[in-house]
Amino acid sequence: MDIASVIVDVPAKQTDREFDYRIPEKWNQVIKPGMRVIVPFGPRMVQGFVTGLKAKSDFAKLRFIKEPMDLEPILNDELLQLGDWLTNEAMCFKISALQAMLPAAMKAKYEKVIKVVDDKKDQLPPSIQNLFGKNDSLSWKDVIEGENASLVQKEMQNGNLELEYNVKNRLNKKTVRVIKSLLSPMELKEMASAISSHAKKQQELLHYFIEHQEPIPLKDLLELMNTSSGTVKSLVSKGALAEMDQEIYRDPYENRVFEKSIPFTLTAEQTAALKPIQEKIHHDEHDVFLLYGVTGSGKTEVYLQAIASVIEKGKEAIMLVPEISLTPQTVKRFKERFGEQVAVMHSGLSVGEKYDEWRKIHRKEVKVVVGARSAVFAPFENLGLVIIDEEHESSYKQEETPRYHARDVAIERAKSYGCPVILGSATPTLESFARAKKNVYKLLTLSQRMNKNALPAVDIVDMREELRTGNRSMFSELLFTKLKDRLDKGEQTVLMLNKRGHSSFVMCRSCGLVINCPNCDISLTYHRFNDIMKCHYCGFEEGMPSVCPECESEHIRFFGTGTQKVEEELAKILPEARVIRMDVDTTSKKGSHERLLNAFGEGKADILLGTQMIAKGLDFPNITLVGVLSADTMLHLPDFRSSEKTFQLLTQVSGRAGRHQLPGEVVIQTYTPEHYSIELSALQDYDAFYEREMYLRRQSHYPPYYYVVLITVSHEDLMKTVSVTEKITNYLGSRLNRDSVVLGPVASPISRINNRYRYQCLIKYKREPDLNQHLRTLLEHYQKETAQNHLQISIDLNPQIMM
Ligand SMILES: Nc1ncnc2c1ncn2[C@@H]1O[C@H](COP(=O)(O)OP(=O)(O)OP(=O)(O)O)[C@@H](O)[C@H]1O
Ligand SMILES: [Zn+2]
Ligand SMILES: [Zn+2]
Repeated sequence: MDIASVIVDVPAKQTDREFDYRIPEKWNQVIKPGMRVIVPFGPRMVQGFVTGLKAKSDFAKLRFIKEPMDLEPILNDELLQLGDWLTNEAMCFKISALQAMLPAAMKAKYEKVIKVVDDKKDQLPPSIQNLFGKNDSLSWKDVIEGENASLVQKEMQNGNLELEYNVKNRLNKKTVRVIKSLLSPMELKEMASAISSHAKKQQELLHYFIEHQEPIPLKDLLELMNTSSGTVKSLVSKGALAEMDQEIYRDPYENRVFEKSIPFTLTAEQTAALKPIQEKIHHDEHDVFLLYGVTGSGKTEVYLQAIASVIEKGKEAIMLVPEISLTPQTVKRFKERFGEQVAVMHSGLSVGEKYDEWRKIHRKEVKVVVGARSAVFAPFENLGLVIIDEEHESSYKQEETPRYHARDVAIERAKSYGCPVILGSATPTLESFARAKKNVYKLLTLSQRMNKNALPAVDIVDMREELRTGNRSMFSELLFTKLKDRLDKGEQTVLMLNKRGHSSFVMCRSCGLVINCPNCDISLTYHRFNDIMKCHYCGFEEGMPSVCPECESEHIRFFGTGTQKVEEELAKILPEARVIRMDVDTTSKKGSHERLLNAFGEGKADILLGTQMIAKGLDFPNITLVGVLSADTMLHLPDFRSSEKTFQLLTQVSGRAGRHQLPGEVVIQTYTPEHYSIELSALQDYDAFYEREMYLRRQSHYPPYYYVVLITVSHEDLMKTVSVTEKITNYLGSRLNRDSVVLGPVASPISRINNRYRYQCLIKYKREPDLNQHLRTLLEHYQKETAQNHLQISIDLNPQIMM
């Protein structure tokens, strides 16, 4: 078995298969499937994943693996198989699927270097020889930026120098210098009596190690013994002690003490929900549960106790939480229950911290991982449960290659381990709820809030009416009165500004011009903080103009209600209120999210003002009022899920009020109070919403009745974009079933990004067993053009975002 099948890190059609390499003898016993290796590929060195070993190859001449990058497999057999499944499911290259399962720190970095061709050194001009000095390679970057670039180039043409690619392992394990004793206490004693009693410090050190056998960080030792490194060195040279580097973890929660929490006695509803889950855990059986529980009904406690059963069985659990509700408060609840057994993975961690958390899982030092989407790939080998909280969140779908949905990955993994999956939500997706109704998923219901209080009372305010009665402020009379009332009572308010869909744009009041990005068909967003306008799609930015570029009028301003603007207005109408603002601007610094929430939790502010990020997971007893400033901004997005998303968001944010003793109230301001998603969210009537929305979906052939695929074509040339999209539409139209729908070509909702035009084709179908094959054929057909990046074709199976 000295031949390895390797998937190389070259994401392209031609290389999307296994290549055979010979294993050098010295690594014959070392290299195993699931390890990364460095292999020669064409003229360069690339990273690859060993997927299997074999004794024979169909190819006569094989190249050798250069070296292993790992000493033990980083992907277990199950994950390797999952890679095959993912490749197919997300229609991506195998290498992209494998890499998606690993933390960013493990992605290879390639470095171009220049080397002297064997024994050609003498042929090089002296200036170049000097450049090399004692090194046998030069960094390509240094050379092309230096003065000798053309000289080097000439020698490359002469065949005296060559270009090579090195794979750099980016892993930076953090280490600390430690001192340990090499001798037994007996031997140390002997040595102590042998050395001069005048060497007092050395004596003390020896005595320390007679008492303590475990290694101690050098720094701590010097401090403790009040001695110098010289003393330590002399004992090292005598062979009594050794210096070494010990690996340590960067622990983002290192300075935090978590008080142990004990499980609550469950309510009858909670017990009834937990029981069938525990049965599956107990019998090692796969099943999918939909835990449908209103906000504040104690879903998290059910998760915690299910996880406890899994740990008791000696198995492991994955707990997925959407990125924006992966708040310190959430993490705390798991750390308090399971302490050191919990690893946490979310985007707020540095690359190094994420890698360290990943290693804790890989080395089986933890039993539970709490994390955002990618934690579904946690390298556990004895998985006993996967939980997806807020299963309706669209962030569970990755919007770049590989375009996977964490729910599908979770179910796939759970099947191979024979363990249950819990999907939890107060507002499940229509897809999941429909499956639960058909008993594909087992429905578990928590219908009551923990405090037995009614859900908060909701008032809908028609903002058109407000305008008619002369109120031009962004706060309705009702919301203002209630805000003032809470302020007087010393209770807290959450104010949400639903920003998705529109933001502050710059418009000329004289001619109506809206300033757009020069590269994209989308308006620039005004950032008051540094007085600039920014494009959120391509990053373009420019200063705010003082006159209109079109008509030179001075009446050019920004419009829309950004959180900053709301904050200013609050300061005017309620100057005594203390406000904490949470949005991308105030939370971009590491740890700021947590600091703001803590401050609010400690009562340091009366109002928490923010975007979507405050809608979820908050559980503070003193919040008795929730205000939604603009409920409908999402309703008008060109997306068949816009009603569903509006309903979910309004229900979630309303659920923040009155979760403990004090009753809660909600005020929703809207320009379309008659829309069913707003009316029904005010009544907190998920079932009615479900019926209504299902009816519409059936009418318009959308999920869950039909599956949807979105193909987006982009190119710098408009005609080309349209014609390719048209060909694709025709091709599929002629091959798919008659009851499938192929729509297109139409311009994408954002019809140009970064100077590339965008057109789309939408497929709706019920059953198309050969669809993936047709799509692959299409991609192959355009493969030459897409490889050069002139043409981009993205295929999104079950898209969550229709832009
Ligand atoms: N069995 C129980 N006995 C007493 N208190 C409980 C029990 N279960 C949960 N709680 C408490 O009730 C509150 C609400 O529970 P929890 O946060 O788990 O609800 P949830 O359904 O996960 O909420 P949401 O989805 O709205 O975030 C919490 O403060 C929790 O500590
Ligand atoms: Zn103008
Ligand atoms: Zn742009």
